[in-house]
Amino acid sequence: MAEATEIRKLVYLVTGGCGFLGEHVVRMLLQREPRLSELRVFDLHLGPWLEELKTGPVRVTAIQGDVTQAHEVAAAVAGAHVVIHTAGLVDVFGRASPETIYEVNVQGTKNVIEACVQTGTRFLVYTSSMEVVGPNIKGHPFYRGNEDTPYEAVHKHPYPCSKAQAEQLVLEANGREVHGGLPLVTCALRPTGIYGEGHQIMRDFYHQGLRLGGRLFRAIPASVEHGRVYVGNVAWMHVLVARELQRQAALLGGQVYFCYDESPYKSYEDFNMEFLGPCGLRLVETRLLVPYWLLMLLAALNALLQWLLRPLLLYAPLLNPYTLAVANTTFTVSTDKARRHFGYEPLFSWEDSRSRTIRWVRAVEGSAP
Ligand SMILES: NC(=O)c1ccc[n+]([C@@H]2O[C@H](COP(=O)([O-])OP(=O)(O)OC[C@H]3O[C@@H](n4cnc5c(N)ncnc54)[C@H](O)[C@@H]3O)[C@@H](O)[C@H]2O)c1
Ligand SMILES: CC(C)CCC[C@@H](C)[C@H]1CC[C@H]2[C@@H]3[C@H](O)C=C4C[C@@H](O)CC[C@]4(C)[C@H]3CC[C@]12C
Repeated sequence: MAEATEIRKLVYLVTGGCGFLGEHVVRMLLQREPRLSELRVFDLHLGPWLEELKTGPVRVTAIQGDVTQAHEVAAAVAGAHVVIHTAGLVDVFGRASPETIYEVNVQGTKNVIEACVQTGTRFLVYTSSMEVVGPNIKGHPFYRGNEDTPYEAVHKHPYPCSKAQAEQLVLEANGREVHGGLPLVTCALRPTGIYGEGHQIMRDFYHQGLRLGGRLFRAIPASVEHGRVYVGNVAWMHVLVARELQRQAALLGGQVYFCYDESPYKSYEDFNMEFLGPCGLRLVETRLLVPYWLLMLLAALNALLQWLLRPLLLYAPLLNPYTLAVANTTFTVSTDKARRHFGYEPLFSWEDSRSRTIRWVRAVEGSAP
């Protein structure tokens, strides 16, 4: 017992800790970080599930707050040893304005960095995204690329632009002197498309399939490959890199790492069918019926409708020119940098990730869309 209290001395803060990824990071920290004494969960919207975590040996502190408010962030960061900054506005559908996306993703990240500097917090892990690299607006494929693969990263959409700016801020902050005189140590993780329990877009596709009588219609050629990664492995990589950042600051500080695991490379739709298929949906081949030019036209029409209707209502369908371009561009990652630098191995095999996700989709069945 005395040993346990001696070991438990670290305070972690997870921003966005009630989001899809954030919840998995929070739960993973509680399971796999034995040195944790307090876990602060900071989010705009707190989940009721946090209550059940408050009975364990780690003090779980729920903080309702906004990353765009510097004083709220500073108050939450003060006294934390490590910050895992996953909070972000993930919007490629035009639900939020570009200004709001920048405010949350860029200004929010600036606030987190400044809070670390002011309060003396030394270790910062940032959840970036593959989108800081690509796919670019030219639709160039990124095939089995790694962190050093040259790629023309040209963005126009506010989400990837904001993630790229925020990532750069985090990496540039590495080495800055924090309150107390020691250097800040930062790194960024770049997940590809995350899937698993709690994945809203998977839930949307599932309900859409149910509404269409158990069918989904193929829109993208099966030859376009996407890299996807299981949320449990992304969470595990955050826990591990946060730990190793403290042990190997010189090696990990200022570095970026793609998040990867053993999930197979497949088209976005074929990959989703790995879970939706066993839940009773089937993918109907419609390539001859829906040619790509027609999809582009529909996507452009959706964008026009979104703009026209904006004063009256929010029209934000899944299909728009940006999501079509991303869905239609091969982007796959093949790297071992995280393994070499901090001994990362996926915690969940593909079979395990798949069956956990299927179990979750089955539980979603019947729940309201
Ligand atoms: N989902 C993916 O496929 C994916 C892939 C790569 C990277 N990412 C990154 O991972 C992170 C988490 O994404 P997610 O998919 O879990 O999204 P999510 O929307 O489920 O979670 C984001 C969380 O941040 C919180 N948040 C938003 N604005 C906030 C604010 N102003 N102040 C405080 N909290 C705020 C939200 O309430 C939410 O709980 C994001 O930074 C995202 O860019 C996600
Ligand atoms: C043509 C349409 C019918 C299909 C639409 C699918 C589309 C909504 C999907 C395809 C690819 C998805 C993105 C990809 O998995 C990676 C990321 C990175 C992450 O940081 C945020 C989410 C995002 C952009 C996914 C969003 C949904 C996309 C575009």
